[in-house]
Amino acid sequence: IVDGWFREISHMWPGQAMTLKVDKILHHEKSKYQDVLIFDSTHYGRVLVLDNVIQCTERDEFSYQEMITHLAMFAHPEPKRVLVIGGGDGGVLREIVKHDCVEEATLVDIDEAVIRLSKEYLPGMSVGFEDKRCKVIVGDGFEYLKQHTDEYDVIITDSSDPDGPAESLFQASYFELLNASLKAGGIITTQGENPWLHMDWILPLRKACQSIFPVAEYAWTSIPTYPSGAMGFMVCGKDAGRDLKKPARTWTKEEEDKVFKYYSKEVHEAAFVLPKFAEVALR
Ligand SMILES: NCCCN[C@H]1CC[C@H](N)CC1
Repeated sequence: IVDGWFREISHMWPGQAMTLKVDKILHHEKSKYQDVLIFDSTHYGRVLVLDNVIQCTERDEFSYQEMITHLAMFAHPEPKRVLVIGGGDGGVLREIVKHDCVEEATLVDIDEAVIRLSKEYLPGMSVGFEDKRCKVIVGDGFEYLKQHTDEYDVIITDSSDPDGPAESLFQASYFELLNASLKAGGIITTQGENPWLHMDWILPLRKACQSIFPVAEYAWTSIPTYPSGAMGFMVCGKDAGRDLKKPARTWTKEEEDKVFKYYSKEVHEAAFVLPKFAEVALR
């Protein structure tokens, strides 16, 4: 933090950096896995930073948390058992439990500090941990998947970037495990970086998914505080013949108005419409 500004400088987005004006630093510690910083910004609410990378801000987190969750949840006709790898801030769990059909939501995050600090400083997201259908496990998601095959309708990988503890969640072997953990008709979403910055990551990710899943699509959302203001998602299905670009079920506009600030059935379909430079590269 320099002159009261946090600067998200990283080799993962060379020559550019998002900066947020700091009102108050609330917490800073080195966990077993990463540096954890929480501060109140002047215009984006409270901010969670891991290894100098913005994970979520109170003002715009709903875009990412709703889209990474509901692109999968509405593409599935009736998701009952859901797994989150990562997601230690609780925001994705908060979204999952909005679906009455969910019977059990399990979250596996490697860093207890993120869960602990989210409960202490980010109540708007950690509220997700309070639902009685939720089970939280501190552990390595990669290892967890090996022990749980043919078990989940939806698996959401809400991870940080490949540079750090989430590195293993971007390998083809990880997608093999995801596929094995899905039940028939299962669907996954993963954090898919940004077409403006990371085509060299997204292409191999997409190729790996296409070789493992019969259906592998790429969608994206607008989110101001992520690098270059957007975030992509891989959306893959275990069964052929499922058009994941359209919801398998929909709520009324009134129902959507009550619980969403970003997602809608129209936004669901629009998220898969990519600009030419990305669409051509991902063909
Ligand atoms: N639920 C927290 C979101 C974690 N995903 C982020 C995507 C963008 C990255 N640069 C940092 C992590």
